[in-house]
Amino acid sequence: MAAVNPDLQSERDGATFDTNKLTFLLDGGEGMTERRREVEAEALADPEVTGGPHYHFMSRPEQYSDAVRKAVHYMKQAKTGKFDNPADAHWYRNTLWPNEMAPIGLHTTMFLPTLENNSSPEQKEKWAPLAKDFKIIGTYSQTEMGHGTNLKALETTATYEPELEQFILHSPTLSSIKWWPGGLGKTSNFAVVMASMIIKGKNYGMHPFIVQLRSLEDHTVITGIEVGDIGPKFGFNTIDNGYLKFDHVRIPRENLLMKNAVVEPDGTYVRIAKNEKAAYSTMIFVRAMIVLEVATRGLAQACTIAVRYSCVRRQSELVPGGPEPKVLDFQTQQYKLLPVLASCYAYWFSGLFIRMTYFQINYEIQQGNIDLLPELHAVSSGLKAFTSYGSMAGIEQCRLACGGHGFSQASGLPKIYTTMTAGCTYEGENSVLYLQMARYLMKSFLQAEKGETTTNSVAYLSKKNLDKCVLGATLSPDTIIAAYEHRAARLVRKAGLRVNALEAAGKPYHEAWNLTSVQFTKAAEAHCHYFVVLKFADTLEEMEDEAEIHNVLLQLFQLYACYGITNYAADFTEDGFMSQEQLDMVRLRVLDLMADIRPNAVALVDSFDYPDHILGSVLGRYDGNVYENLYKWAKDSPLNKTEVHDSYYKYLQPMITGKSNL
Ligand SMILES: CCCCCCCC/C=C\CCCC(=O)SCCNC(=O)CCNC(=O)[C@H](O)C(C)(C)COP(=O)(O)OP(=O)(O)OC[C@H]1O[C@@H](n2cnc3c(N)ncnc32)[C@H](O)[C@@H]1OP(=O)(O)O
Ligand SMILES: Cc1cc2nc3c(=O)[nH]c(=O)nc-3n(C[C@H](O)[C@H](O)[C@H](O)COP(=O)(O)OP(=O)(O)OC[C@H]3O[C@@H](n4cnc5c(N)ncnc54)[C@H](O)[C@@H]3O)c2cc1C
Repeated sequence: MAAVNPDLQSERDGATFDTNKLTFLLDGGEGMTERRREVEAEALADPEVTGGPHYHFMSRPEQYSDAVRKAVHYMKQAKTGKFDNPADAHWYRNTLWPNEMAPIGLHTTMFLPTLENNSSPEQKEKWAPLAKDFKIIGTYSQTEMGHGTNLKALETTATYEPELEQFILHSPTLSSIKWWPGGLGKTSNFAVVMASMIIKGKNYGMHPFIVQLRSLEDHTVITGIEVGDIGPKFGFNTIDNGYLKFDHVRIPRENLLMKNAVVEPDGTYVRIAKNEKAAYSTMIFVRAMIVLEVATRGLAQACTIAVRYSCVRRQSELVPGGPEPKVLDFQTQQYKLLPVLASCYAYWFSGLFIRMTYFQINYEIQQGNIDLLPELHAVSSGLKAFTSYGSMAGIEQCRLACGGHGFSQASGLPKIYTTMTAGCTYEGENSVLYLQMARYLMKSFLQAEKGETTTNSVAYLSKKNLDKCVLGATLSPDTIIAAYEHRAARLVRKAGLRVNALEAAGKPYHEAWNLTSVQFTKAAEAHCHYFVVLKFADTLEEMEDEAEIHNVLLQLFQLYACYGITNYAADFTEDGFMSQEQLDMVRLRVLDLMADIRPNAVALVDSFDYPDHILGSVLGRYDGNVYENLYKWAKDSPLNKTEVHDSYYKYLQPMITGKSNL
């Protein structure tokens, strides 16, 4: 292994805490870190994982094909039973496809979970083992060309024919063609298809059906089905997001996944689920997972790259006539990166929280207790939107902080960005999800107005909030939380009162709602901001006797909170809650906190513990040997394979010399 760049080594030597211990906290315990490292080490030692062609030097068809090669490798490994622990499988996949979507990604994240959570016991027994053993490969096919958000408007029909006990799947219009599902175009041979179920002329709405798309013998497409890839995208180019069109395709009645609703042979429809949105359950699962697994991890990688690079990049002068400093020593560079790093930690703790909460509440739901479903839906929707947007903006900030080299694929940042930014759209477009949370906030506001107690994430709405901010220079977590509570409560209340006022002025509710929806998305964002601050504070409170780590996390918490206040200053001050003096103090504390955190910046990103292979970045290498490896990267570029490129003979030579050697 090459010697570590002394500029990076000096950062590590100067850290005030043990990075390993912080890694344990982030992973959820020392045992989890050890196991993750074992799985990653095994994967990294395998040439099928780390070998293969260079990602950035392949065409899109080559990228897809290589991703399928890796998928086969993964499936062979999985079939041995070595990934029976889902976390192991997850770590292995992250190492195999760093910041790429696997062609079988939807199989594991949505197809299998939908089979498991939406099937009757008999169906589960039939289909889940086939999917787990990769005897069938599936995707989740819901979105259509004309509708992704408005699920009630999906046009694909599943019409029941009692005589043959079959459903007939059909795509009646151009806009009804399924569009976007991952792995649909070329990889999957099965899909869970969401279609409007019609029995005796009555539309029962969206239901899940398991449908075979391709032959299990030779992968040819089943008669009546047209399926293909939708073409190159902004990112996600290793996965074949696809289109799917049905022409009166017949499937047996038993292919309706019947946990939540049953269709009897004679066509009698029996709803079983207590909540009519039961068919939306897989979306809640994925939204809850996106917070940590997509938004936070993407941002953590970008921070790792930009912070390390900012300590090996030297430029300009700090002291007149002095040596060129590390660019991270410029205050403006710290302002670009350290608040982003603080937000990454904040998202991380919210991500751990919502992941745990999802499993707890989902367990209750499976037992028939759906009381907490609205809370889970609202919080998972809001956090997905809040963190994916924050992460997208943060990754771009990291790229900008790397100057010119940030623009090169060698930095790894464009790939991280394009993969992550899709998370602002898929699984519910962010504004749409904020508005789902806003519905919950509106209901909670009305409850609070009636004097009822609101609970869980919205408990603060029925509490008496402080009229005056008590935030002082010590920045105690309680005073920070109170400030964020006040802001969220005020914005929710203001939006809620406006809906009421518009209604009182004669507007119908839907119009009053639309006229207030910008205010409400801001209120939902403020609510999420408060919630993320709260979860960060809870983590600090629950931490056990690691004083050095507590100190640095407290600084990050304070930076995250103060930076948020300065960015949304009007929200905190316009009603006289926070004074100008307090705001000025907060602004200065941001600068002080950056200076406090600066010596630990590299240790804080090292604690994310990303192997170089996953980062995929010349700038963010652990050893900091950036320049020699940038030079090597350029030399490996396919355009440099020959001294004179073919295009010279084809185009330039005839123009320059008037003759052609072709
Ligand atoms: C290990 C994991 C790693 C994770 C990484 C994964 C990476 C994967 C990469 C890509 C995958 C991408 C997959 C997809 O994108 S799949 C498609 C996803 N599509 C969507 O998300 C669609 C978004 N639209 C909706 O969800 C809905 O249409 C809607 C916007 C919520 C509105 O629905 P609808 O019109 O039916 O609703 P109504 O207005 O009639 O009613 C709203 C009431 O229903 C409640 N509601 C809504 N959704 C849910 C739900 N999921 N669960 C429970 N309740 C729900 C809502 O609260 C309203 O209730 P109220 O009481 O207020 O009336
Ligand atoms: C990379 C990627 C992978 C995907 N994978 C899958 C998959 O595997 N399976 C699958 O089924 N789908 C998949 N999708 C589809 C995805 O779920 C949808 O694109 C997403 O839910 C957004 O829906 P839409 O495209 O209809 O956006 P639209 O709803 O058309 O959004 C366009 C604009 O309209 C606004 N808008 C729409 N409705 C409202 C409203 N009610 N109120 C206010 N504003 C509104 C939105 O905020 C947005 O600004 C994928 C998409 C992408 C980009």
